[in-house]
Amino acid sequence: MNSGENIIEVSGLRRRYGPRGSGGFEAVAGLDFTVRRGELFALLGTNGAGKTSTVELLEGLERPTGGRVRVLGHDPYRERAAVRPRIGIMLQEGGFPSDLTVTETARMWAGCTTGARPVAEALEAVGLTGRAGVRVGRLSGGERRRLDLAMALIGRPEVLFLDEPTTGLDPEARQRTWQVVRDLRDAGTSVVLTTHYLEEAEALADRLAIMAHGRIVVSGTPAEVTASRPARIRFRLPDGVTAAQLPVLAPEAGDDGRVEIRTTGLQDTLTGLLLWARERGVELAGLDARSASLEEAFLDIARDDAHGVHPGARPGDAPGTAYREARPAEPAAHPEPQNGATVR
Ligand SMILES: Nc1ncnc2c1ncn2[C@@H]1O[C@H](COP(=O)(O)OP(=O)(O)OP(=O)(O)O)[C@@H](O)[C@H]1O
Repeated sequence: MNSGENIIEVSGLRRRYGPRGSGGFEAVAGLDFTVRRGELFALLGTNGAGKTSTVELLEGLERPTGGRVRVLGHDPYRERAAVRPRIGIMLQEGGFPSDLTVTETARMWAGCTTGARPVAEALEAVGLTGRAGVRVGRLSGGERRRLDLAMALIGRPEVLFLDEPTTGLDPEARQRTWQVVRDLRDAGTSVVLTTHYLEEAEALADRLAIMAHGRIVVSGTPAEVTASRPARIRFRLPDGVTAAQLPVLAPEAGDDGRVEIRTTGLQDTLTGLLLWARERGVELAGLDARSASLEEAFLDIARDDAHGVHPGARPGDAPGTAYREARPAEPAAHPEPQNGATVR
């Protein structure tokens, strides 16, 4: 369910640690995004990109040093009393007392919450019914994560913040958590998720943003974000053909004769190659063509970031440009996306 109503609005958001001026450090350096009702928005980025700092601003735990954030129409820092009862927060470490049982913890938490779900329902949702009488200190790491989630959703939040919710979970528990999150989203809860698991973002996110150095580098639906990155075509050069003779820009073949072409116009580049091969009567052995995965898009951005390259568009790049795989000292080649993704 996604009603189109903006539940979170962020513009020019900044968070600086330390003193103003050159001595401080700007962890959030001017963000703009919105999250709609019933939408799951994932914030991705390498360690230190600024995800947690951003989420803390949305949760009202910190005051922005610049820009504006509204959650459910309120300033979450100044109007915390209005916002807090309507949001659920799952931090990286829940920190519940270890000597209380799961049920006691849930009862205590429900007692501080207006309109709380029944404790049994919250525990059932995360698969902890069978562990209800166990002390928190005796839970496994994954079970504690599930308790954290149960406590975040017990107040029937309109907005749920999930900070790496499936870290330490086994595959079955992860799938269960994903289903809980999907069900909440489908019932109209807006979810802001930070995760290092790209398959998690791909499986859950309606829209996502990849951050680097406090800025959003690319945002859009998972499909838009992956389509904003070059696709790859791989094959072995036919005997007697050099890479320079191909109808598209291609790097030198490796020792095994394999070439890899990167292109933002997969269909056109592939069509050109196939027509060329047919006209010449040669086979492109081992031909494999695929769009970038979210992981490749992420790694591409992280690589550019590590080399200090601004990952935005390079003026003059045309759609369909085929890129060489190795791009040593040269600035990164990312053309304007031909889809809804926003690349900055
Ligand atoms: N209280 C603080 N004082 C000074 N610097 C801080 C503080 N909190 C965070 N930082 C710095 O701000 C940057 C962003 O940190 P943040 O925790 O927001 O990143 P993140 O994307 O959530 O990283 P991770 O994926 O590792 O959790 C980091 O360089 C971090 O060292």
